[in-house]
Amino acid sequence: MAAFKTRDAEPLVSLVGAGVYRNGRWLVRGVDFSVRPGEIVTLIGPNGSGKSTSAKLATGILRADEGHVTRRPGLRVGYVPQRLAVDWTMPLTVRRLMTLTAPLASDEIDQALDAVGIRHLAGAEVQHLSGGEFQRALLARAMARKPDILVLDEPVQGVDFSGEIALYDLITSIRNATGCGILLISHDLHIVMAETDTVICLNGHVCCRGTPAAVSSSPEYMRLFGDKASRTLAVYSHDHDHTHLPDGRVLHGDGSITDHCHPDDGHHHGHSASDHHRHSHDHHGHHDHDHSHDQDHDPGHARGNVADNTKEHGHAG
Ligand SMILES: Nc1ncnc2c1ncn2[C@@H]1O[C@H](COP(=O)(O)OP(=O)(O)OP(=O)(O)O)[C@@H](O)[C@H]1O
Repeated sequence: MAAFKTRDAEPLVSLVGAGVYRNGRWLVRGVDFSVRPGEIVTLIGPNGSGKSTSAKLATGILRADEGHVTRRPGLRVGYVPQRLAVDWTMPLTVRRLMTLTAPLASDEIDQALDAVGIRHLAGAEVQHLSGGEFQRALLARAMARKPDILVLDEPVQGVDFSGEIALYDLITSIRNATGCGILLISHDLHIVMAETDTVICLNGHVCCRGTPAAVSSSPEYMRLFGDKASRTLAVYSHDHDHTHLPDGRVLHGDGSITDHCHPDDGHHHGHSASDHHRHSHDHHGHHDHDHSHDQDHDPGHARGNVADNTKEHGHAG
């Protein structure tokens, strides 16, 4: 994995005391954070706590009514929104989706789809994609513009658990290969990807911040989410050096893609094409909160690697 000296780098984007005021109320206020090249910053917080609003401040979609937002001059932003305003009754191929908002050369489209492992789906109808394939298509669309910062609003929505891991792996590989900064909105209050450098916990303001470990033990986090829910912030932590893409090829930790695993890859046992190897999931403590999500998670997804940490989720199908 590439090493990133994110701390010394100039921020790509910084929010300082930023607030958004609409219809007589502050949607968020006093939001401070920055994202540096190669840094992964994850926003968590309850529904309506201002995660999307803060991300939109960072991208410039929304302007701050107080405070400041600074972006590096010429900053290229890749944004994967939570929702896409698409007329789903109209046929739309993946290739066409890639050029909906801006033109792209055919080889740029192919390259981007290749990088996320869905080149074979270029001619497929978007409506027919699985949740994970759709998120990959959106990721490809954002990456095709070679952004300095990638802003992902709930990138694992509609994706089952193994798909979540695969997507987080892909996001990490993109960061490793390109060195771009990543601002991620987590769909889950209590699980963040292990590679996260900084967690920002929002509740209309910044409730607490720090490494995943620091946030999970902060009194503010516990106060916000209550005793039961806040025993700890679980972390997707898995040590592996390659991921199997949906089309069967293998994405390596250095960003390269091959048709097969390398002989010295981190596994030497039989596996299905969707396996992810040498994952030593390291979810700390219990994770028995009972909040509901509106994502379509597989209720059985917690079995296996992280069984103890994701049980009792109240995913509302
Ligand atoms: N354009 C707008 N005008 C008025 N209110 C808005 C606007 N956009 C968002 N809000 C409100 O601001 C608050 C924060 O919304 P935001 O989408 O940022 O929250 P979130 O943390 O991303 O929520 P979720 O987890 O549900 O996606 C919510 O109460 C929402 O209803």
